[in-house]
Amino acid sequence: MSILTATDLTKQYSAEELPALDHANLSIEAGEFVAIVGPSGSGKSTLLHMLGGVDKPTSGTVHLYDTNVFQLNETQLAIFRRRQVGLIYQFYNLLPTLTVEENITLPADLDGQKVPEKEITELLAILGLSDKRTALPTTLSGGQQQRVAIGRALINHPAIVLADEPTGNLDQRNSQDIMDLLRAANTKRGQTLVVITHDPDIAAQADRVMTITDGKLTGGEPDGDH
Ligand SMILES: Nc1ncnc2c1ncn2[C@@H]1O[C@H](COP(=O)(O)OP(=O)(O)OP(=O)(O)O)[C@@H](O)[C@H]1O
Repeated sequence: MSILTATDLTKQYSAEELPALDHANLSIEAGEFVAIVGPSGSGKSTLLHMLGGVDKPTSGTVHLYDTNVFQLNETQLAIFRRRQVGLIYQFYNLLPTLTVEENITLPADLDGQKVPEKEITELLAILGLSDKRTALPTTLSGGQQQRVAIGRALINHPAIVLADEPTGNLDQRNSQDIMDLLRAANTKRGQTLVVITHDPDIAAQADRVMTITDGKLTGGEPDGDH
C-alpha cells in the first residue's frame, strides 16, 4: 500500500529559470526504504522538502495516505509535519541552547506531549547518547549531533522519515552507524525511509533508487519506470 504519492509535482523558484522539479510522479510503499540520487543542483532537496510539507510546490499534489498535504491550512500543516514526518538534514539543525534531551523531545513538547521517562531513556541508549543527556550540541562530535537529530526525527514515531544527505558530513564509520540507526527504524519499527545520498554504498542498501536529473525524476513507481 502506498503511504506517499506525488503527482505532477513541479517547483519553479523563478519565472526566468527552468523548474527545479518538473512534473515528478512517485509512489512510495509503507515500510519501503528509498534512496534519491542525482547530480548537485538536480532537485533532490526540493523534492524532499515538498514531500515533507516544508515547502509548497508550484503545481502538483502530495498525498500521505488520504491526506492532500497542501490542502491543509497552516495550523494543520504544522501538526502534520510534527506528527507524520521526521526530517533529518546534513548539518543536523539542532538548537544550540537546548540540551540533547531537550532537542530530542522538542517536536513532542511543541505538540504538548510529555514523552514518558522510560521512552527517553531507551531512545538515548539506542542512540548511544545515555551519558550526553544534559550536554549542549556544541560539545558533541558530528556523529553524536546527527544521532541527536535522528532522535528528534523519531520521537513522535512519524510514519515517514526523510533524510537529506544525513551522512554527507561524516566519516565512514559514523556514516554506517547513522545508516544502521535509520535502517533499524525502517526494519524494526516499520517506518518508511527516504534518503538523499551521494554515496553509492548507501544507495545500494535501499529497496529502490530514484534518480533526478535536471528536475526530472525516474524510478518513481515501485514497478519501475527506470
Ligand atoms: N530557495 C531557493 N530559491 C531559488 N532557487 C532554489 C532554491 N532552492 C533551490 N534552488 C535551485 O533549485 C535547483 C535544485 O536545487 P536542490 O537544492 O533541490 O538540488 P539538490 O539536487 O538537492 O542539490 P545538492 O545535491 O547540491 O544538495 C538548483 O538550481 C537550485 O539553485
